[in-house]
Amino acid sequence: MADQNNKKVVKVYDTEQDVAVSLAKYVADLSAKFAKERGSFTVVLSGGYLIDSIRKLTEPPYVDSVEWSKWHVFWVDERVVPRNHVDSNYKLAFDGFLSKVPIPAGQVYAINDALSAEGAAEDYQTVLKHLVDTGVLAKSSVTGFPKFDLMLLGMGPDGHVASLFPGHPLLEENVKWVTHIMDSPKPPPQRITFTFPVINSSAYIAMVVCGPGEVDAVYKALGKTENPELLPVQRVTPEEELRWFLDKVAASKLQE
Ligand SMILES: O=C1O[C@H](COP(=O)(O)O)[C@@H](O)[C@H](O)[C@H]1O
Repeated sequence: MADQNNKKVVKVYDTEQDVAVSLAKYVADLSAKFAKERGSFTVVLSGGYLIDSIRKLTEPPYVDSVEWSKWHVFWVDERVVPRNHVDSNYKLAFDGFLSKVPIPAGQVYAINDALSAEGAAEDYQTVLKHLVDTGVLAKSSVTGFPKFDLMLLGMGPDGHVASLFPGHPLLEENVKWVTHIMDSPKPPPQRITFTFPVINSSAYIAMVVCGPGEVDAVYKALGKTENPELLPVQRVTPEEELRWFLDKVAASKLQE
């Protein structure tokens, strides 16, 4: 399924393994494109099972062929916990991905875990502004917000993306690049998150959803239903392409 008007592509694969194979090729192709065009590739990671979904990048042929030295890695959201805490999105990414590929340590932009939620959000925004000023990170000519090359996002069963939850006032934040939340409905409660203007200024977004947990949310987001209120995931509209990677289980209600 492809929708040229809002640049949305929905791909449904037989198995989660097929999703992982296709996602690895998608990421590797974009890495090659941006490394050639811009000399760097800015990639934003999520928490959740997204990290497991990119496992094929840590295996041949990609582990040897991707230009890892061009990668600059960020997080769309982080929990306000120490980096070695079981709830840390950095730890999840380090254990499952970053420790297995040769990305230069100085190009991995973890959130400062010594600060309060508010301080960490401000600090991360300052880091991003510096990277825009130095040209590592592009700037959207449309919105003026930073333009990441690729965001790899997951979605929760309630349709949340990053730490932007249904009905929460942060959904309307349109000035800050990075903000904080003290009352996340999903624990832990204190987090920092990119705002929608930043998410939607990115060039490409891969939305990866597999398994039974999000069947209803996938149906609400992509099925022929009229929702009185948009799910957070339905507000995701990057500048070039939003590509959904679903397995048959996650897409099961769409195919009824
Ligand atoms: O809390 C979070 O949840 C979302 C979705 O997680 P998943 O386990 O359903 O994939 C995740 O994308 C986000 O980064 C994380 O902090």
